[in-house]
Amino acid sequence: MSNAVYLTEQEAARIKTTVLNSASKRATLIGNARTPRIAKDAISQATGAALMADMGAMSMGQTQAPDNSSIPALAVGQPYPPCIVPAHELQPMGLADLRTETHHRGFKLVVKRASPVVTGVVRSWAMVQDEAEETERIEVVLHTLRDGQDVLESAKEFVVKEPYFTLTEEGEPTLRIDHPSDLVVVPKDKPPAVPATSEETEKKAVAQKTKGNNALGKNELLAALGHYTAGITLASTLPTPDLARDIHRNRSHVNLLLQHYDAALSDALAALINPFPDPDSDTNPDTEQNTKNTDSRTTELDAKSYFRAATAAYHLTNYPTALRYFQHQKTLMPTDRGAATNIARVGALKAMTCDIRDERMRVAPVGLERAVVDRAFNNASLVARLMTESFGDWDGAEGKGCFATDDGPVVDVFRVHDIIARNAFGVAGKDGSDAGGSAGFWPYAALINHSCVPNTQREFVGDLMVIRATKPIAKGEEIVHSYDESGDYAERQEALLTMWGFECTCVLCEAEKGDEVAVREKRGKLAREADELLKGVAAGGAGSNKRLVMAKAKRLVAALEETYDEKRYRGLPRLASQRLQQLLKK
Ligand SMILES: C[S@@+](CC[C@H](N)C(=O)[O-])C[C@H]1O[C@@H](n2cnc3c(N)ncnc32)[C@H](O)[C@@H]1O
Repeated sequence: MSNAVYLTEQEAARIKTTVLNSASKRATLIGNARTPRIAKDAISQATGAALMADMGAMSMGQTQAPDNSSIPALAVGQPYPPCIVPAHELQPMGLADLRTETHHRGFKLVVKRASPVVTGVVRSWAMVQDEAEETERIEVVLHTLRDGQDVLESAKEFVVKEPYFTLTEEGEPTLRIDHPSDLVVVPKDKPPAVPATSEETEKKAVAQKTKGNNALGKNELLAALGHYTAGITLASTLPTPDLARDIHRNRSHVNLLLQHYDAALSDALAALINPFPDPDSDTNPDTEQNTKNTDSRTTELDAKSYFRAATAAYHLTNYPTALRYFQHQKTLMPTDRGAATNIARVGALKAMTCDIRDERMRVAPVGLERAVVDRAFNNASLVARLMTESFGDWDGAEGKGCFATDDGPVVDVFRVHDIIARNAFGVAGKDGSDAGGSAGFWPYAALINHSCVPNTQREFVGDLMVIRATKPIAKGEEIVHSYDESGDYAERQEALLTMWGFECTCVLCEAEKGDEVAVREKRGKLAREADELLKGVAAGGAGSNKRLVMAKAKRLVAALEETYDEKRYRGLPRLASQRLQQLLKK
């Protein structure tokens, strides 16, 4: 993972002090009564702050952190589990009953937004009121967007499940939402009433389909989704299934665009006119029996549905099913190559985090955390796999095996944070360069441990990580790759400990541990010189005089070679000179 954000020691110390002081202050306030707010003042404070935030965003021309100089800071490491009780089983409470620094387990608040929303890079907040017109601040941390819209802005009314009432880092009382499933949005629209006659129903369903198509044309995805859903509700009551299938096919496309892959898959399958047998069954789908009796229009429509089903399955990392659906599409339309699947682009947003557990500062790929939480929250089938198959330090508390309630999927964001912290990789180029600071999470590759003497290396093709063997691997031998390729022993150990939480004890590290301090220092100095040279070559600057560069590389390799004890390093790689050796081979 790239870690290329630099803070001065004073800045880091200031963030750490604020985070730790704020945590200990909160601990002293547990159970204290809430101080009521004056509604008018609270609302005008939020209105002013929203105006300032909008003006700030406008003057920067964006709403995200523009560069590393304004990297946001986040406190992490005080995990608590999401609510796993459906809203209808929770007891109602009022804002007046809130206690400070308390999770109100077993209770819910029903609130209406009473102010504009103040949107920031990693949090947004607003004032809300309950039925008794009590006013309080509500803050959504990090996972502020739902379907691309700020969740607090997307509606007027919300249910806060098991409210957590705490203080902001600045010491202001607030309701705090970390887990998206703890904030239920009360929908504005009611399902359409089904008219008495089929003719009328069909007319209304067609009208919804047309409205959906128009909204889609204007890229208003949520509006399109709403119209198609209303259309399907109506069309599914008709005696013939054709119209409902058409709208399912269209809604599948919208769901793909919204990254609602579970829904896109079930829509695509519901749209099939001649469904093949289940892809996981033993029946051969590509038999004559399955392809006969289809006119060309039907074949074309089903090919489209299979393409959509395959794309959704691909994004759900269900690769064998995706392959079968792509094959069905090809059987139906042999000449249609379809469109390439979209390459997932993950936000490169990073935040400086201070982890209260070990008091360490780290740069966290919070854009990736957001994307993973979003994908799981929108695709229930992914949650259990994500939570049970990936390793993270916080593995949840009571109820950690609950991944959905009647209100929808439950995603524990603290578990996701820790999973990403231990399993994310930067998308690096072949020369080790950081490709725009983006990071990704590959669930299968995440099962592979580190070794400084690896038998594979990572490569990237679009959004695919390819693990390529670099030497013969015997059956039963562990597949390993290198998380950090730094040639400097101390630097590598520091990176492995900070980013992945372990001390490497592989054969190479054991050999390097045996080096005298002076030798390590000398090698470290030479390795830094090598890094500078390679950076210059990558940037094209130093490359202008190839003969000089090569001569310097040769000299450095020879000097580095002298720092390795031949006997102890027999058969082991010389990491500090490895990349220079590659340069010399070119
Ligand atoms: C990407 S995961 C690797 C798979 C993980 N071991 C699992 O069981 O899912 C990274 C984590 O595995 C552990 N790990 C990986 N390589 C290791 C090594 N060489 N020595 C000790 N722990 C290692 C560390 O806890 C690290 O944070």
